Amino acid sequence: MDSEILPSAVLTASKIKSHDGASFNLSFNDLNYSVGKGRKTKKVLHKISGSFKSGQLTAILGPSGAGKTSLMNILAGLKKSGIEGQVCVNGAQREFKTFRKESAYVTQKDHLLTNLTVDEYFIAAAHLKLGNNVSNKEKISTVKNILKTLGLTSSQYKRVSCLSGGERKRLSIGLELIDNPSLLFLDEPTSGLDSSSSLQCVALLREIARSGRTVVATIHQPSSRLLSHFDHLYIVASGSCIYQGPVGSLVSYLKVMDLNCPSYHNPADFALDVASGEYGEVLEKLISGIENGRNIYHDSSVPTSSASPRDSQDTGFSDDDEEQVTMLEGLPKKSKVGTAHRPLHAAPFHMQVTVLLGRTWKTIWREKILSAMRLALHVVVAMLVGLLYWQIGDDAAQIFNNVGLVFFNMLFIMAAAMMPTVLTFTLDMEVLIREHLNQWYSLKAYYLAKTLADIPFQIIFPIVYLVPVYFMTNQPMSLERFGLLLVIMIWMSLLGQGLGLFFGATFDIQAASFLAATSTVPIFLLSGLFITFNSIPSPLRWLTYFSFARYGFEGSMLSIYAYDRAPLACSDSYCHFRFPEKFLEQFDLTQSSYSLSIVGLVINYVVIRIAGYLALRFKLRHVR
Ligand SMILES: Nc1ncnc2c1ncn2[C@@H]1O[C@H](COP(=O)(O)OP(=O)(O)OP(=O)(O)O)[C@@H](O)[C@H]1O
Repeated sequence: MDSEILPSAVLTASKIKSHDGASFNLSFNDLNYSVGKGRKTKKVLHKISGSFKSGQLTAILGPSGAGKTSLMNILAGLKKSGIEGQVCVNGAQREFKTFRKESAYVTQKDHLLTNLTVDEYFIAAAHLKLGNNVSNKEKISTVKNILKTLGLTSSQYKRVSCLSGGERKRLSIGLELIDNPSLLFLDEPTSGLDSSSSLQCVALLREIARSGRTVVATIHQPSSRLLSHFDHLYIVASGSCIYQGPVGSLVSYLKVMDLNCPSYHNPADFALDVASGEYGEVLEKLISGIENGRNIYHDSSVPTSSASPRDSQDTGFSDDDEEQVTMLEGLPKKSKVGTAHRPLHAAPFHMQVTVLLGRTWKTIWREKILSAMRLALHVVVAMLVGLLYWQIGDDAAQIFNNVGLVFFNMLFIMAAAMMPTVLTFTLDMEVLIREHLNQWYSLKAYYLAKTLADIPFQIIFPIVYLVPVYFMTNQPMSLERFGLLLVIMIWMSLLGQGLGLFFGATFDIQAASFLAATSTVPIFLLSGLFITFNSIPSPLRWLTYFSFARYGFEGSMLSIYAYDRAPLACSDSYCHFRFPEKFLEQFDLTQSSYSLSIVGLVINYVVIRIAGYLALRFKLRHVR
């Protein structure tokens, strides 16, 4: 048999066509990877080695749980702990920061903002990923080229929600091509796609590889036609490598190992069956045959598909694909500035915030149903409350009902701001993870943009609610008092949104909704309505300083009843609390100060915002 097993290093060092002079040949030696601690430690990868060349499309194949994703995440630099062994670029130890700047990761699920159009997405990504060093004209031309290359020109004005699965996948890939990464990692790029879209996607990846990039994808049960588009195949079984080499040499290698792939059988399926142990205890033999990835098998009687970047292997694709190849030349060129000296994020901080703010506003504006529902909710509840508490505000006989109203206002405004944020942030979180991992922007810029984008809504909704309620319930007709109460409502709304973001960032959607709804109840218990400050046992009084509801309640009560308000009318024969000052005494509020209430609310807001930021930072680190 005319075949040979080459040490990985030989091929790593071999001459390959570079893209803009910067090719990244990736190799890894004796990689061990363990998860868990102590007795629960599980070894996922066992001294595995391998070599992936630039200019080639590599498939990592293996049964479920074999360690494909773990291996790819380690190679992509997303996992850093529990790893032993070496990952090298062009034969030298990988320099982490440079590597991250040069690589892009396309996640399995296409988490995208569905309300943006394709071109809006690309333009925002171009601003974020190319920064100020590239002119707007160049950015537009880059985007046009990528759109054309990916066959998305006809869909450029479509919203992401209207794209097919294949188009979404191409969009996800295209967005990462904007800053011209040298390495592209894809987690199961064909999952969820039909066979034709899968073929198109893999053909595109191959052409991307041909333009001088290192492209590595994990793949699940590929058809033989799909597999033929890959140049290099790396098969993992139980955390070890059982085959590495050209796709076409797989059958020959298995034959050498006394495993005959039946005629007309998909070699990938056969290899997966072997890897799953369906052909007996052959894994040890296969692992040592390929030296756990140290070697690359090559049957020289089988032509390789990677001989030339333009080789015309029969891919079963139409002439359109040939055009794809040509258009790939239009992909952005590398910046003359060395990668090592480039900042992690191409765009300056203010530009990141501006672009993210614009993008967030667009998506909120287009969430017409959610925005309309939120508006309608405030109007409907305001009308209901106005009718229920009709004209009671100046009646001392109804004064306790009016306090109930003051309390309800706070509760409603806070919950109405919190719950939509809890629910919508789960999707936002996935988008954030994907984009942040690919260094589109810093977390600080994202968080600031997110905070700023919501502020108009946290002002408008309290106004929409409070104006009718205030007049219908006949609160004191003073613009000053109305203003003071409105400011408290706005702060409650901002706090609600901050809490929603904290819970959404920290927990999954079920836990976040449950905890958001229940954990705020004790905070309201300490508001001062259910138990006054002086009645709380002294060792527990400090708890009220952490209750923003206390500051909200105090501020609201002072807005309505303090500052020498005239005695109230009395619709009964006797009203005990005609004098507002006396009523404030009942709630231990005579010594309270409106300004201190605002300070308390602001401090709570800042603490919650910082907690939300830290929770997000922790989560992003945890994802890696
Ligand atoms: N963080 C973790 N904690 C516990 N176990 C883990 C962790 N990460 C990976 N594993 C385990 O390591 C093994 C390999 O996981 P990995 O996701 O890499 O497999 P895979 O080949 O990509 O599987 P699939 O094709 O099903 O996605 C699995 O048994 C998995 O349960």
